[in-house]
Amino acid sequence: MGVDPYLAAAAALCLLLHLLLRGFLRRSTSRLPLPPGPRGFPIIGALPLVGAKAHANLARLAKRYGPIMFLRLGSHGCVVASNADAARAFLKTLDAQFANRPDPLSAREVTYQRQDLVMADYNPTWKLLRKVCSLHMLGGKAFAGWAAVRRDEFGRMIRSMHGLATAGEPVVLPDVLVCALANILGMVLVSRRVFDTHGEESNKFKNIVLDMLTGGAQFNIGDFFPSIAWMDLQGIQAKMRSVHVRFDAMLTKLLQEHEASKKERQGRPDFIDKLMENRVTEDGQTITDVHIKALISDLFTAGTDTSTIIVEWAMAEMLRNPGILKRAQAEADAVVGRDRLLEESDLPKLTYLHAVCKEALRLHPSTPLSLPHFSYEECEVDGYRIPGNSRLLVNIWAIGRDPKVWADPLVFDPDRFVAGGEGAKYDPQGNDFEFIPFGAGRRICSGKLAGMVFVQYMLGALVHSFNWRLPDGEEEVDMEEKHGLTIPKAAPLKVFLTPRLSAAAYI
Ligand code: HEM
Repeated sequence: MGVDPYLAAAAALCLLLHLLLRGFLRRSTSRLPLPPGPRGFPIIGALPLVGAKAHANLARLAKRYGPIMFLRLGSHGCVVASNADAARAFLKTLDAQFANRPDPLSAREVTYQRQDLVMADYNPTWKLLRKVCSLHMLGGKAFAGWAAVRRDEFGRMIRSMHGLATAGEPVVLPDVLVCALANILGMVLVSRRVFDTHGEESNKFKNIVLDMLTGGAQFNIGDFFPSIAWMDLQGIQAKMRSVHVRFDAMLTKLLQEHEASKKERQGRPDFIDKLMENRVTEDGQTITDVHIKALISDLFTAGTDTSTIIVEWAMAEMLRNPGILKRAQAEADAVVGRDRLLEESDLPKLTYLHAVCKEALRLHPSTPLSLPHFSYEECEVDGYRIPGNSRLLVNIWAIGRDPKVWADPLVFDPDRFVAGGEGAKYDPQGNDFEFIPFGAGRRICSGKLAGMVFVQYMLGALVHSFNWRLPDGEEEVDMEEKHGLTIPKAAPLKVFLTPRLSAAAYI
């Protein structure tokens, strides 16, 4: 059959127009200037200006160069958004274009060559994993299905803290929180409490997850200078490789045991059972063993540290401001009484607690620079040219401290989120760019619903169940941040507790 000459001519014309238009658009953006930013140094660029305290240093630079800044970090171009309008421009207007992630060498192995959800590019694998997570675990309906696991594990946490309180021993808050959260995730993912059963196996698991959390948060020179990455100057890549090998072996064993114990869970499938049963999706994609391992690894790392950090900071702030603690306790007493533990179903009535949690998310967001985004294509933002292959950092920390939005931004004041306060109209779910602790756009945190409930439930149960005091001799709470991808307190919060409920409530 011959080709219709008119059709061929029309197709050729379309192609020509397309090429001309593309060339024109490219030329028109290439004439635009780059956003302002520090020139930096030869080869290393602005890396020394950014340093370890990156969120704070970038916020300082933004005061000089503006809310959209461009920096060269080693051999990478990086654009930084530091206020609500800039965040909106990238995460709303150019959301799809910047929905990719960079490919840092140090993360390749632990993410199974980016076949995971957190570090995957915006591609069919990412869509698939995001969808199954929402359907079987993190979406509203699925999340409601594991309320009993949360109740059981947070109850255990309070009882174990009660044991320490009555023995007069201190509690290292982030340790107990991470344990409870990891066990909840273990139960939901593979029907196993993975952290504090004191067995050798559990300790191994705990150490590996903690190594992943600390290793993943480190600054790796090789990620900024791919040509010398092979030297692995700080040994971070080797460390992450070793963590990966240990974690992978453990996951392989965990999944084998999970398969062998399938019959015991009949009628009560966990997340992994559901993925195994639905490996081939409607559009013909397949969920592989590697996807499953990568997802488990993602969920343990993204789902434990983040909520823990918020609760730890909220508690630290309340120890400095006893009036806020007392008000949250009085609210909990009025709603719950003193004869039982606080439950998840109480949360909608605890409006002041909700305001305290939002204030902690504003002032101490767990991932101050969110996770890095990436665009392969060149584009235009606000009259500036953003070159192709640029990273995007959104300074959530600076946005939460913008004095144009927040009155006395450095003061911890939950009342700003109570009716009449300047924050009352802002919701953290990604629509209000003045307050985006979970990010925004297509890459917004998949666990934002879970994160919000974890934070409110843990903090509510803690303030309701105990009175809090610092160890003798410590007058002030140390508010120093530890720097990395996440910002926990530099000195983990260590406290002494006194029970405040009737004895029966702790049984
Ligand atoms: C208060 C707690 C939490 C905070 C503040 C938080 C914050 C964030 C932020 C800022 C991002 C990056 C968004 C972006 O790239 O623009 C993110 C991503 C993510 N978070 Fe969370 N998170 C929390 C809890 C959780 C929980 C409980 C889970 C799961 C159990 C979770 C799973 C994830 C995943 C899978 C991603 C990657 C999403 C993607 O790349 O598409 N997070 N989170």
